[in-house]
Amino acid sequence: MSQSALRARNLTKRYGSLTALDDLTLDVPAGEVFGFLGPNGAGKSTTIRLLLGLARPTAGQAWIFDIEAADVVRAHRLLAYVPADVALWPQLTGTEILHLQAQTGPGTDLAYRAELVERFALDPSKPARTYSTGNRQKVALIAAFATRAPLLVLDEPTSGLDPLMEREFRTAVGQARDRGQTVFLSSHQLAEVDAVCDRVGILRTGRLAEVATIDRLRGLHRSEVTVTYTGATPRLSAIPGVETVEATGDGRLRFTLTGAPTAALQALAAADVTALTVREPSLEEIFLDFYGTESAR
Ligand SMILES: Nc1ncnc2c1ncn2[C@@H]1O[C@H](COP(=O)(O)OP(=O)(O)OP(=O)(O)O)[C@@H](O)[C@H]1O
Repeated sequence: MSQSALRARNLTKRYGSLTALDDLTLDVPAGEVFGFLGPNGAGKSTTIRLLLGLARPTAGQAWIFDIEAADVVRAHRLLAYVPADVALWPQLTGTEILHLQAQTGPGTDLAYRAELVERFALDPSKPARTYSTGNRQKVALIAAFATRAPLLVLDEPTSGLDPLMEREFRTAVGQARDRGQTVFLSSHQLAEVDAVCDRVGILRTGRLAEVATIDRLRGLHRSEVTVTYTGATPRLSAIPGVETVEATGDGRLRFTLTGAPTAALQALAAADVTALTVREPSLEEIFLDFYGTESAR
């Protein structure tokens, strides 16, 4: 069994009568890029603070590799963390901050860091007080990606980045994975999670609703199939996984399909099908399926 980079057992956090995180049990194996998805207020930042030992759980426990999260000094030698709201020393320049962070962190690849400064188009000569939200985020991300920490924990890492920089971010996550680093990132951006993660956990009002690979998540949900045919109408109503069959015009019908398509394909093979399209649900639609239209809290 592979080692867990992050482990939570029955992790719970209450603020008064509000349960911000409810009984989270989760394993993120070393080397995985894990996306932690949920709308505002779902409890993502709370979870990260507990995993990093920055807040005390009401119940349960967490580990970074084999070190208890509460043992902050030892656990933090194994990780680099980028918070959702990056605060920097205002008087120091980007270069000075990167230098400081490299000295306090678990070891930095200086050549790669210089490459990241170029790729993220950061001007490191300016004092941090002049940096926009996005530039502050870039400094923190460059510092994190350039470390050789085996675990990177990134809280809403691209919220301040423009699309070009998001692309660089995705490349950097891929390179971290290639080096064997584990990445745990929280997001409410579906496209980001879709593009970079191996697995995703969906958090809803403090509870883990689902953990799955991106492919499985799509597989759990309905595809929309449109069929064009000549001759007799394909008989689909009793086929497992087929729902809401509707005729959409002369010789055309549409239905939704859940699970394996074998039975539906066999039924269609018996008809004279001239065209077939299958539309997979977007991650957005899958997400909405989980949350419905109600707000997070
Ligand atoms: N220190 C605190 N005291 C009281 N309530 C808190 C505290 N921190 C968080 N909460 C509450 O816990 C819930 C979860 O908040 P959290 O910040 O973890 O959500 P999130 O998923 O990270 O949201 P966002 O995407 O907006 O950052 C929210 O209802 C929030 O108001």
